[in-house]
Amino acid sequence: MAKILVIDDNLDICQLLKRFLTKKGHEVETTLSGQEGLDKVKSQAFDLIFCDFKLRKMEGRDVLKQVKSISPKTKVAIITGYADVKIAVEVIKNGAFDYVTKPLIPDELVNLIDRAMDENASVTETSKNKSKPVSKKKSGKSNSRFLKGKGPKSKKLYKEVSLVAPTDLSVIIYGESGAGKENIARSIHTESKRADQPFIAIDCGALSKELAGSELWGHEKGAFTGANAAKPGQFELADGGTIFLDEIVNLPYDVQVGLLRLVQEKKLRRVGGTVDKAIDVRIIVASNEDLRLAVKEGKFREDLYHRFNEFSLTVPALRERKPDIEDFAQHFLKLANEELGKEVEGFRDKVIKTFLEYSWPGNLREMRNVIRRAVLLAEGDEITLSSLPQEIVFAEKFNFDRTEEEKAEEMPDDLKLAAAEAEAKVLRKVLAEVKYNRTKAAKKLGIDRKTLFNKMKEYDI
Ligand SMILES: Nc1ncnc2c1ncn2[C@@H]1O[C@H](COP(=O)(O)OP(=O)(O)OP(=O)(O)O)[C@@H](O)[C@H]1O
Repeated sequence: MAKILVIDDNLDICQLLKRFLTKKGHEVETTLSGQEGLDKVKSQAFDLIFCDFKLRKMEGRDVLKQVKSISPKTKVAIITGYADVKIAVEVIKNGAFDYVTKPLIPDELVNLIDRAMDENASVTETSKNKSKPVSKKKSGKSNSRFLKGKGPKSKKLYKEVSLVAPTDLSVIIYGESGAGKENIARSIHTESKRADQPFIAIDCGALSKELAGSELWGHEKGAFTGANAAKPGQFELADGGTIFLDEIVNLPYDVQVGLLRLVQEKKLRRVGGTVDKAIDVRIIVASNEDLRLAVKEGKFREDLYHRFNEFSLTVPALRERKPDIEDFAQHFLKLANEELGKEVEGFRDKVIKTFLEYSWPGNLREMRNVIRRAVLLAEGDEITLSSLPQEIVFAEKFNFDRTEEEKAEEMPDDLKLAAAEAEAKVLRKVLAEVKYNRTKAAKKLGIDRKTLFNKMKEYDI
């Protein structure tokens, strides 16, 4: 059972979620306002918060930020509209556990809660098992959830991983949000001689300035108000193993000073402590911006940058791994079938073509979510374009990066083909506007339902 808070200024959504989640055995509180939600987080411990991105007085991104500083362990899932994928990517970068798109799908919510609770349990497990080696079997199983890819960029990436893994070098992993940086850090750990020791991942964006020191170095009893007992920090828990610091640029500047000391002297002192403790931890950091620029802009310490920059690698964006896109899609389809107990067999050709053309700003995470959702919505054996989000199907409309010349180059020379593409585009647009209600779409398009049906079949919509 999870303790869940729903923050949404739409009373219907609050009531609906409360009824549904309570029936599923969870303890649920709801509130219409971001501020009231934050007050609740200060007084109660929630496992998970569902928060609408577009609240009237306070945006979901601000609620997220504050929740992360009040209660870093509470997971936040942002509720967005379909076209808000860029926002979804941004909130994930800022520490959201995941996002769900409207209209909300019950199975998707249940699945998200299960994943959040699993993750909470496994974090506690990793910390608790500090003295016990992480079982090899466990690493093997989790690896089957990951695919390496066969394309040249993927091969280069894994070659770099196997080169650096056996060494004790610090590594900077660059890459866009959701590209798989944490997974690469884990691979480096599992291929290293530290594989039997803990791997601890920390999202630096989720650490508040006040709590970061105690979270990382631990504290002694009475170190500050509320420190009722001594507590080891994440570095102590990772002793002998690897620590992964995600979004390192977000680490508060004064915590960077403590980190430099730890890296130089291999010692740490708990907050409020009087003795130093020797620590042996390999550090892997990740960033989706160039750390040299962050140094120039004064956001990141230069000495720390040089310490970490013993080796760096870049996880390519999904759009740069075109030869692997179909394999990743099949892989996520298999995982989604397993998770949701479905038996969707494959994708219509046009779906793969659309995947190849789409820019995937949220990378592998976005693809995993898109396919999970499509599997949930699929009525037949195959995933069709109609179960994909609009921003993917209408990639062109949502693609603000391509120039007019680039778009013109892709225009067909054949007149019939051009007319067909234009027709398909209008059909998709109108269908999306009426949420795929065929009667309404036919009326809007000025054709009868049968013609619409035939055209949808013709264009694989
Ligand atoms: N090699 C892979 N094979 C299959 N799925 C993957 C792989 N790498 C990552 N994923 C999926 O993509 C999701 C995001 O991966 P990960 O957390 O490693 O990305 P990230 O770059 O660290 O993200 P962020 O920038 O948000 O921290 C994972 O939850 C996982 O489901």
